[in-house]
Amino acid sequence: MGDPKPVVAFLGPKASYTHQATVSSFPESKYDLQPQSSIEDVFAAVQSGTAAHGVVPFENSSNGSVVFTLDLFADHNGKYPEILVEGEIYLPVRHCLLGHLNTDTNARSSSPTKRTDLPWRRLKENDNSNSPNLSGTATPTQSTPSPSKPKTAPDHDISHIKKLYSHPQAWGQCHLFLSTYLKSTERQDVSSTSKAAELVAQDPSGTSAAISSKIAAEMNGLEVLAEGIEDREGNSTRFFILRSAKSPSPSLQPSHDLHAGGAGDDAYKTLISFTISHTSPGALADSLAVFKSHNLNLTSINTRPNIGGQAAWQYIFFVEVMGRKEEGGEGGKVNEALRELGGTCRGWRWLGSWENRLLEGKD
Ligand SMILES: O=C(O)C(=O)C[C@]1(C(=O)O)C=C[C@@H](O)C=C1
Repeated sequence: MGDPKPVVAFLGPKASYTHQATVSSFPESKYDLQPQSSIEDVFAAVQSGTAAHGVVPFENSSNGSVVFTLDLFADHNGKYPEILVEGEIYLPVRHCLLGHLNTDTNARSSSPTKRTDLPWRRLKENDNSNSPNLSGTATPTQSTPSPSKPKTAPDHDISHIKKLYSHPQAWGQCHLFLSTYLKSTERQDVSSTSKAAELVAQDPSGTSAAISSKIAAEMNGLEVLAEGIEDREGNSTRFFILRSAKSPSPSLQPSHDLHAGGAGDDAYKTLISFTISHTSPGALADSLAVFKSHNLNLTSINTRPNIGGQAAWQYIFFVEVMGRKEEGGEGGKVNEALRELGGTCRGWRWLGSWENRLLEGKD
């Protein structure tokens, strides 16, 4: 018998988008993929060493940061001191409305309801402006005279849907569809989109629906009531691969030819968190200026309430810069910037350096 496969913890259950991202980087032939019930459980598994790697969602192209993940990186209670980012995965996210077909004989003409039988489909197909002309359609108001339209309509009757389940990130990605077709329907947050599909599959009333993936529909025996319900084409989510600081660091050799002339500063990314004195004018500007003075390209900044701090209304800042911290602490622009940051901020933490996956395919 060979060595046991390294464990990879991910936000489950199976068929979550995090699972799909995990499979794309950790083939099941080589890794033992273990679903967790929350993002925090993934952090805990990597911190305790029960998993060699963890995969968590970090941000979505249209709906922004996953605040649960940022709060765990903020580590307010000092539970995850060893967690580092060792990689990133970009995954296209195409949401579906999953549920059961409407079995109410008064509400449908034949079983299953055909796409062309639906009144809003007929309207949509005859209407060159692609405008769903239903009550509940994103209604013009004084502040929003031209509300945008969803890019798709339901493929089946959904008048029986009384309750929706999904991960909080998904609501914001499907705002136009939901405000048009399911405007007043009750919503319940759950830990992942695949959990939502599981709950809908178990609902004997048949009147609930989940925003989840097509794979989750197949896995849970659900009907795809509408497909591609995200607001924007190209909707995608970035996931982080986690490791423990106690585990050997990856070689950080680019796995693909990043540049014809060798790897430049944009070949790697680094995540850093820091806190500042909220009473010193310029403390934040001075901290950010450190990156500029070392010619480091700062690509994103996030803040979360510093609930572990001394007072309310104080923040922890997260920045991403292009470049990597060199092992051993000496040399390198990121190492120098971190040393200098110590003089402008209250405290900082290096949260990892990894290969920039956005460059793939741009060689
Ligand atoms: O719920 C899932 O399936 C997840 O993997 C989580 C998550 C997220 O938190 O962003 C991942 C991708 C989508 O953006 C929606 C939800």
